[in-house]
Amino acid sequence: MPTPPFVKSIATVSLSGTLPEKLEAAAAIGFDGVEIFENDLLTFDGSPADVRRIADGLGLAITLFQPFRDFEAMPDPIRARNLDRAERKFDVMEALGTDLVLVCSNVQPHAIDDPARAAADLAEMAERAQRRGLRVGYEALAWGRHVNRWRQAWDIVQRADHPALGLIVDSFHTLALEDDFAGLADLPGERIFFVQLADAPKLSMDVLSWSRHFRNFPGQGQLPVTGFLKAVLDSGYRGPLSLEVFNDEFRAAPARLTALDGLRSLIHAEAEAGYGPGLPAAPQCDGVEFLEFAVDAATGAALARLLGQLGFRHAGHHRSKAVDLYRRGGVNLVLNGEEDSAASEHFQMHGPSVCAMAFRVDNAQRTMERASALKCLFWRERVGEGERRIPALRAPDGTLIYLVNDDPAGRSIWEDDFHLLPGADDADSPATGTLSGIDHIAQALPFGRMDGFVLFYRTVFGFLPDGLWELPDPYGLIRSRALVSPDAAPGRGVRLPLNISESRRTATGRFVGATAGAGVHHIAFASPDIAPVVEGGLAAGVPFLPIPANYYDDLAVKHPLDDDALDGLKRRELLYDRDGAGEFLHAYTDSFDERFFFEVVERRGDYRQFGAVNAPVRMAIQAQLREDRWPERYLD
Ligand SMILES: O=C(O)c1ccc(O)c(O)c1
Ligand SMILES: [Mg+2]
Repeated sequence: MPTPPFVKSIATVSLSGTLPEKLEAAAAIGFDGVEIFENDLLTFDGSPADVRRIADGLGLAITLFQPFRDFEAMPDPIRARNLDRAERKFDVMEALGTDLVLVCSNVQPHAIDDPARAAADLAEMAERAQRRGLRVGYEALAWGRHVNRWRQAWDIVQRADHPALGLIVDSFHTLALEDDFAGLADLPGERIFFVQLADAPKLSMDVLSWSRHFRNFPGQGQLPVTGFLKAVLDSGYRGPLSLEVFNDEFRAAPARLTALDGLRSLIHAEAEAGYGPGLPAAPQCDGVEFLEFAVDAATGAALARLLGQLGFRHAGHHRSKAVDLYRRGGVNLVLNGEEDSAASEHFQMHGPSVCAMAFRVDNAQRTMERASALKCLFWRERVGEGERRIPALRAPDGTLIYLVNDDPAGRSIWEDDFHLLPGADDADSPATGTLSGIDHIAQALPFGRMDGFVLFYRTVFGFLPDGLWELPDPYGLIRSRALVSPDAAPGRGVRLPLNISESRRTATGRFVGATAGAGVHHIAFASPDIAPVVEGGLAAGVPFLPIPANYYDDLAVKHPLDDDALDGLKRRELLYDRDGAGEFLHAYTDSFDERFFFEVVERRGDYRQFGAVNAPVRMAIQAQLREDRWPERYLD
């Protein structure tokens, strides 16, 4: 049901920095309000009234003050003390200018297991709050001593039967216990005083540690937050939606980056739940139309040479810029050496590297509108007369993503903008093999940025995250997670494996260091028949990685391959994987200028993965080649 947008709020605990920095970041990104987490106030060198003034100046509401701990159902001398403690916090709330306090369920071992006592205590607190124009919300912590599910908290709220006492629900506590959330829809919405949202990856550990360190924003984890939110909103609740995320990486990340991810997540969650103003539909992504490399004259010539060895033809010059098109089969690669452009800026920052990707989408305009509603940044390149303006947005690392309307009948972007060279399209034959398209584009991300990239591709493009892989590099661990367009098939769709590493010495860590940030570190071409493609490449001098004999000995044991098949793999330096649905054959090149490298892959049957089992072999060989190469690089 379309509704006005909900008030969007974030708990200060979700952001890094001092309290003023947190408030400033939340406001700058566009949140309407913040939950003040008590610790942030206790460590702030100013009064609650100062906080109020800062928030006012930034146009932020203070939606809630929290948490008030271990209050209800305590034995006697403590009960009275707790009510005094509540009065002191009411003073703070008045100065902060917020009318709602969150009481989380008691975790103390000596709390009394009696819902009637809990209800009586909360009713007394609510009565005192009401005298001061304030309200109390009660939240079940998943690790509460006696109350850990929302139904128990709701039962207590009902027993207390006080208008200034309501329920607070938090998706994490409910979903972490795999508790029923559908029943939330049957509550009277006005009795829910506040809604907190958080997602999390599925991990097997105690729920308290899980909650305090690994929560993330809706859409970044694996919990059914959308279903939870829909149930809550179906109750008629119309108060704020607030993100409450305890996460070690968020505590260290720049607050504005985290806040932007948070707001994007909340806008998307609201729309996915079927509320708020809604979002234009996500695009259907048919594939990658082109990849663009930022180069200068020397690296451009070297890259063109390597592409030639890989069977690419020089297929066109740009009409007005120092930009060239290289093509093989269904793969278009653009080398951009134009000065004073987005590409040259990228080259200055990152060296020779992929500066843009172009996705074929069913509707570029609608996709741009969706991206805009999700707070993406855009880019407008200079265009010459008669040239086409291709809409472009910026990925979180600044890489451009062009959106090309998938219009087989229409005039192609290449005809509009390029002088195409004759005969460039028909070089491939069955004997040479061909490339059908770009199978996947792997990116290396700075540590701590995985969740932000997952959210970007998931919300803007509707890509689906695969499971998490942990890959051992000789110098540390790499974590990898792929985002895949929903209808990807061999030669079609978009696949984006994302890699991070804590170590600076792994392939991923070195890449992030060498290129000053995130970026594409390998590009895989799909081929319907990899054997002739690799043979042609080897004959032309492509530096395919030499695969150790031990690898093939092990392969013979793991998979039912006959001698011929095994020999065919060995001769062509091919790696191999199979799962229930199909097979995967692939070969990697050594890296170009110590930066990115290419891969050729053949998918047989319905194989959906990326040969992750072979990635450690690749990383070990690349590490070894680097060792072997250093004298020639430095002692010439
Ligand atoms: O981890 C906690 O203690 C804590 C405190 C307040 C909350 O709202 C919550 O969800 C967790
Ligand atoms: Mg909470």
